[in-house]
Amino acid sequence: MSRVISKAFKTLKLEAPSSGVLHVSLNRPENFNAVNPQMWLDLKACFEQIKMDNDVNAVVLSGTGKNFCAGLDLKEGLPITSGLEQPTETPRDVARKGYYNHMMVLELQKSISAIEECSKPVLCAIDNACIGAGVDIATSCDIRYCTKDAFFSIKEVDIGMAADVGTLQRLPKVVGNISWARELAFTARKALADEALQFGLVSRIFNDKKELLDFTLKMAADIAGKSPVAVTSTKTVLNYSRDHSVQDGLNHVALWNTLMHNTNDVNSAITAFLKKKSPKFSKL
Ligand SMILES: CC/C=C\C=C\CC(=O)SCCNC(=O)CCNC(=O)[C@H](O)C(C)(C)COP(=O)(O)OP(=O)(O)OC[C@H]1O[C@@H](n2cnc3c(N)ncnc32)[C@H](O)[C@@H]1OP(=O)(O)O
Repeated sequence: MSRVISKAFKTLKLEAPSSGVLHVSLNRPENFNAVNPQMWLDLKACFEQIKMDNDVNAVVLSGTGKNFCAGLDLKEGLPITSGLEQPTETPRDVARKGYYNHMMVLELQKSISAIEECSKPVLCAIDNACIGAGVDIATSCDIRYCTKDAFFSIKEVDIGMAADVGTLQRLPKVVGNISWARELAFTARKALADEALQFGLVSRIFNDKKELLDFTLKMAADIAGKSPVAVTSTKTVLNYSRDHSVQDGLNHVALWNTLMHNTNDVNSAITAFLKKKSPKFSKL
């Protein structure tokens, strides 16, 4: 299926539906794809591997079963990531306990940020519940589509905490409407699909999951057929520009393209255009 992604993940299902496309599904349907400790680890490893896999040019991320993601697994409790277990010797003071809690949250943030930092576009297909950590995951993706029965809830305040692995940082930038983003974050109320579309959290709504996945996979295939140099460069430049001034962004793309303009893909694309043919690009 792919050059780099060789191992199976316990909580993720991987499929290669068409050339250059990898379909990653959160795969704990019996638990509504709640994020348990294993899924935190799997998400990070999977998206770090995709970044290095030149068989993959675009990724679709969805959930198996009836919901996209019910958030943190409330039965398995707060995640303990490998190597970050609290030492058990006693007595341990507040600073020592706090140190490990701090490190744990930073580790969990990496699992979500791996999606954003994966250099291939990630298209998120959301159906039904997208709650808590599900919103963290969705907002770290490049494109979001959903079914008409989808709903979004930044549920963390209802379990007594501030969301801390990405939603509060990314959602306001995704939607632009800071007042709406803060309203959702303070109230944990459900935003239904129409409202998510209205405020720009998703860019399209579909009648059912089949329509959603058919369209998302087609869009991913379209992206995967383009120059991988152009597509990964575009994601890199968009991500950088989101977090910097216009001038810094312009300087960054000028420097980036000093190297990337040397690609054969520009010649291939222009030659194909002039010959009225479809361009063919080699792998990244
Ligand atoms: C450092 C920390 C990093 C990240 C932190 C993230 C925080 C969060 O993610 S906060 C959000 C946590 N999630 C929730 O609050 C969602 C809770 N679930 C629901 O609201 C609902 O269950 C539902 C997903 C909307 C589905 O509703 P419904 O179809 O009516 O099913 P239920 O009868 O409510 O549930 C069936 C069954 O599933 C269990 N379950 C649901 N969600 C979770 C979950 N997140 N974790 C574990 N288990 C879950 C629920 O308890 C039921 O189990 P039974 O054993 O059958 O009672």
